[in-house]
Amino acid sequence: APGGTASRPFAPAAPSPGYALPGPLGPLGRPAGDPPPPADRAAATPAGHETAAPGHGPLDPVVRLAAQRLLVADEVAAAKRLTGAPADDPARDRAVLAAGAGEARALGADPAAASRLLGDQIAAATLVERALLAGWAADPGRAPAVAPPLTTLRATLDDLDSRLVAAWNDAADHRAAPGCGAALAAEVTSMAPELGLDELHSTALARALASVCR
Ligand SMILES: C=C(O[C@@H]1C=C(C(=O)O)C=C[C@H]1O)C(=O)O
Repeated sequence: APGGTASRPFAPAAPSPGYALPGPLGPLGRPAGDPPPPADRAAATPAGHETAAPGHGPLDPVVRLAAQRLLVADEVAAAKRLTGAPADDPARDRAVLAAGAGEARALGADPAAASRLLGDQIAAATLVERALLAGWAADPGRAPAVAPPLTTLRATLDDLDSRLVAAWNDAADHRAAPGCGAALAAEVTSMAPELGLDELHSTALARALASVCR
């Protein structure tokens, strides 16, 4: 995995070789047949005003938005499978990093740190995309037959990114606190069952959060 997660306190313990691939995807990238997501899972909230769900701590919005981004990556992979586009798109990467830096600047936050945060989201998303695309190539019967257009999915990612940078900035004090790593680990542990994250997505979520604590 790019960057590695082994030294992080919230990295999943001893990932097995290879990732468990989910089955055919439902509308939100969930295996078909799974129960529908909680109604509030993808609820839109205004940028910059994420609030922690009951029972969750101040890093909850950061972890939740990073996880939601990874669920969109399932649909990105499906769209790319249908068009033959590769997982990696360096031009789009640059646009995402520049947008994140711009959002941070507008908030008076460190643009370079925001770019690291977004770079980690990209690394995590491509981890998911590559694993899904490889699984579907090996077993085409499991590949999704439909996906939203990539432009639509990128607009969703843009929205999540601006909310993520705002939530990350709101949590600046908590990100600098000594207990940050443990708090982040606790959020990941509670988020995985809540959002139905499998091993691949839990591993990717840990990768996405690599630079959050400072
Ligand atoms: C999500 C995509 O796939 C990859 C991941 C990206 C991201 O996480 O923002 C951006 C470009 C690609 O390298 C995409 O192409 O939009």
